[in-house]
Amino acid sequence: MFIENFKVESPNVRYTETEILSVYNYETTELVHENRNGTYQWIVKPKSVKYEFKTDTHVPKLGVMLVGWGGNNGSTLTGGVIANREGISWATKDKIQQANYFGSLTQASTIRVGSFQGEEIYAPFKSLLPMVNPDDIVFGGWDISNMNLADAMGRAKVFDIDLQKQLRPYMESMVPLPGIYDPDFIAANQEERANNVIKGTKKEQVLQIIKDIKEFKAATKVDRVVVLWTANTERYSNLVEGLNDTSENLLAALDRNEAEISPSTLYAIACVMENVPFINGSPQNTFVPGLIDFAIEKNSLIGGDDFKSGQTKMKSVLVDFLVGAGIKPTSIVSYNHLGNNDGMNLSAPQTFRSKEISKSNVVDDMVNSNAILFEPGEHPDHVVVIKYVPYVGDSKRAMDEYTSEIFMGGKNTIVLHNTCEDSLLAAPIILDLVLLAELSTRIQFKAENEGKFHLFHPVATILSYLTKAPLVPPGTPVVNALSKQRAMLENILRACVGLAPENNMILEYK
Ligand SMILES: NC(=O)c1ccc[n+]([C@@H]2O[C@H](COP(=O)([O-])OP(=O)(O)OC[C@H]3O[C@@H](n4cnc5c(N)ncnc54)[C@H](O)[C@@H]3O)[C@@H](O)[C@H]2O)c1
Ligand SMILES: O=P([O-])([O-])O[C@@H]1[C@@H](O)[C@H](O)[C@@H](O)[C@H](O)[C@@H]1O
Repeated sequence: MFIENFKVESPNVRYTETEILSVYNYETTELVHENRNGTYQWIVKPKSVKYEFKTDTHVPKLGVMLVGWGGNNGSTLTGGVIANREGISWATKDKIQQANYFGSLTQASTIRVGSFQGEEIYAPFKSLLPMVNPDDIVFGGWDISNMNLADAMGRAKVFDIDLQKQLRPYMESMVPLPGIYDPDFIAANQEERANNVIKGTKKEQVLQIIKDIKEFKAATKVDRVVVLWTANTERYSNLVEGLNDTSENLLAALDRNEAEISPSTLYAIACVMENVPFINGSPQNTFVPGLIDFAIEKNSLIGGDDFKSGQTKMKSVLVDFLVGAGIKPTSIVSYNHLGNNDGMNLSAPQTFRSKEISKSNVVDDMVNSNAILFEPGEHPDHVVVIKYVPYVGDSKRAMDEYTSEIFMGGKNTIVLHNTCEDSLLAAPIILDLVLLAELSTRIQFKAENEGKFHLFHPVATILSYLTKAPLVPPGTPVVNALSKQRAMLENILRACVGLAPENNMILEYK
């Protein structure tokens, strides 16, 4: 059964006019490796740590500034939100289609809240805590192409024509602000669209981005702004000691107009200076060590990298299933072709390399979790291929082959074919990223041994379900298994309203 919302009644939860306060016993373990009677033993000690959560329930008017606003993802998300807000429906060759937010975890998935009279009860994921209604988001942003959003939507060729016709009046007045363009970081084939760029030194470009954010906030009267990069994939920045290894060196390098500071890092510097959350939806290493250092110093949220939207999302499910079932993946070949501008930009070796890295590392945590299957350092063969085929446009065709070893030397080969409009997968992911990033800035918590409440660590691992290569604080484990990432996110939000983690035991019926 489905319920629209619920309220928790517990001695551990208090709702005030402005906050939800909860007390939560975090059940974890402590391990020791001790010499017991001459033999070293691993001892696992269950441990309970009392936490207190405090969530500000005032939902702000949210402004989202997209870097790459005029791209396929940016125009698709903007149009999709307008269509939902205005209740637009349109004719397709099959039926009259209603706008929806399918593919968004926060808007279209549910959580189990318990059983009632023998029936499982589910509620919307977004009913856990007060979140921004995506219909209310005010969009803005930058693009190195000056095309207005209505024409950009036409260029993207993602939406049905009847929908595009209805959206055009809302979008033709939306024109991206000039962006920071550096041809050294993206494919040369992008040059022809770069007619809307910020001139000047890198420092002057950063100051312009800061000015843009301030002016957007004043003009739209939003309470909060989140900036998200959905611009082209850049090549990796070289990590240079003395240039981008610390925040001090990075800012000094900025003053020196150092060439090796990428546009994405410049936008990120501007956001950290303004204490505006910055999320990287692409695979490049925007967050060089100096930028991470700077964000931590300023306690300014950064998150990424690379939306986990299709082929990789499937991989983080399938490999988790195989390894979790004691089956040994030995060869993973992921091929896809697509014909949108993203694909054209990725046809350059240096930008493809950024994507190859993020699409390849996604199995590491699962492989490393099972030493019964894998020897130390042993990994499946893993190949990623991306080809640019203009004719197919945004309709990415992904083909995967997974070969595994099974019982008694047997072999199993799974082949997948996945065709989808890449932007229709990515747009709801972008929505969840900005909604959850905003929500996370309204949550404070403290453990029993901490004196005062604090925010989450500025490196937002809470967003990892939505990214191929989750950015984590130094020394923190990277989790890619999709089920674990979703459970982590749901259970943290459940803790904020004093609900135990969903453990799926359903002992009542055992
Ligand atoms: N399923 C998906 O679509 C998906 C999944 C994961 C990651 N991504 C990443 O998202 C990004 C966007 O994908 P897309 O399909 O919208 O690509 P796109 O090429 O259609 O859009 C990118 C936009 O960014 C603009 N741009 C490039 N450099 C810029 C800069 N420095 N400043 C401002 N604007 C700039 C371009 O003009 C373009 O309009 C890509 O990096 C892609 O790899 C996409
Ligand atoms: O998210 P996913 O489907 O694994 O990966 C996708 C790639 O297959 C595609 O080639 C690329 O253009 C997209 O940006 C996205 O990264």
